[in-house]
Amino acid sequence: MRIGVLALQGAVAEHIRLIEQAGAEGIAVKKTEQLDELDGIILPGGESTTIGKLMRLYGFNEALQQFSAAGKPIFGTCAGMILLAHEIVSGEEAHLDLMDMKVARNAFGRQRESFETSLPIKGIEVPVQAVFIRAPLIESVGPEVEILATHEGQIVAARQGHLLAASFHPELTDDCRMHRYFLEMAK
Ligand SMILES: NC(=O)CC[C@H](N)C(=O)O
Repeated sequence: MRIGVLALQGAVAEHIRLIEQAGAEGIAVKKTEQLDELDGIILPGGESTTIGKLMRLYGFNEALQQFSAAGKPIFGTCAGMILLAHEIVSGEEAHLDLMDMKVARNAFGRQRESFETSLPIKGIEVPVQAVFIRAPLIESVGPEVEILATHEGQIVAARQGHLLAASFHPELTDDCRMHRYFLEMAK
């Protein structure tokens, strides 16, 4: 199985490492043509405005929308989750507009810019160690979206069919279970 990581900006190498640990081939994706050879793609954390601009510039918006329309799975982590969302609370324009959820950027405030916590996730047996860095939150979800995890009552992971979103950075640990979960979606 071949899983891409959108490599325009952000935590690319870390995701590739965990994809390989989970048993698939990880590929850094810089050109839309590469999407044809993939079984799924991860949109990494970074800065969503920067990644969004580069996505538009290199034609990734349409290409990823087609990728999704073909039923191929997409996993957005942190900034990547913002890119998937239908709506951004600040009123910024949506990017890929694929997942029926409303997200708030930098939602934990300055006091808690980054933190780690043990997080129970639906579909994964033992809680994962979740690293949050200037993380977004999912404020609300549509009827097709399943909530997979909450932290202090706030939604931090969700799934809509072949689309997966997480506020945190599973690639910054040595635990590849979130990646394995995503690989199962790509089978
Ligand atoms: N670690 C991250 O990906 C942070 C996301 C970033 N704060 C944004 O709004 O795009």
